[in-house]
Amino acid sequence: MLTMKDIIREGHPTLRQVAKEVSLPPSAEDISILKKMMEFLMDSQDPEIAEKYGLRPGVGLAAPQININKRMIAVRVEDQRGELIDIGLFNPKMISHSLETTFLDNGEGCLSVDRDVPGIVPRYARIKVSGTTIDGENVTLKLKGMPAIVFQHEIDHLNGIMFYDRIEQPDPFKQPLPPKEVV
Ligand SMILES: O=CN(O)C[C@@H](CC1CCCC1)C(=O)N1NCCC[C@H]1C(=O)Nc1ccccn1
Ligand code: NI
Repeated sequence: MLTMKDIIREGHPTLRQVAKEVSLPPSAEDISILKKMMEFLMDSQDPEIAEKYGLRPGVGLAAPQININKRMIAVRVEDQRGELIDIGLFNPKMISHSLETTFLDNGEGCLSVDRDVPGIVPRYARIKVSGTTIDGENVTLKLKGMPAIVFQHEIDHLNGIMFYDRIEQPDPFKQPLPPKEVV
């Protein structure tokens, strides 16, 4: 099973690289890696297992965080209806997004960042993401709310972007402007 020692931390060069496309259909090895990433999220969200193995609870994980420079992400998070989104994707791609932006009131953290970095991290409020599932199925997901934020955080990792790169300086709490009303 993956544990925190498998997760690289800021300063490791892999976190700043652009990850490579996974060749499809996915190899048995790539499928195994993505399954382990999904299992990590499940384990990290189980209080007993997380406690036993010292896991920080995660709702998303990108392959570069376990030092694998491939375009693979895992997400396990509830949407606003309380529905669990539990998915692994090869080659996820944001194919469209709203003008409207949103952000987590308490800011964002990262399993690869062992410090608090306060500030507003602007994200698109609604996005469409395409990708290939573990079963080799091509899917397109329409996302909003927390799932949309998590997918954007993970896809950023595939492009070497950390959440704090998006915090406005010098005013970390400057509210992003609302899009101009289309008249
Ligand atoms: O790239 C992936 N990562 O770095 C793991 C991150 C991904 C999330 C950070 C913000 C959006 C995606 C992660 O899950 N965390 N970051 C560190 C603190 C714990 C945890 C977290 O935010 N948990 C959470 C948040 C809301 C509701 C429930 N749980
Ligand atoms: Ni992260």
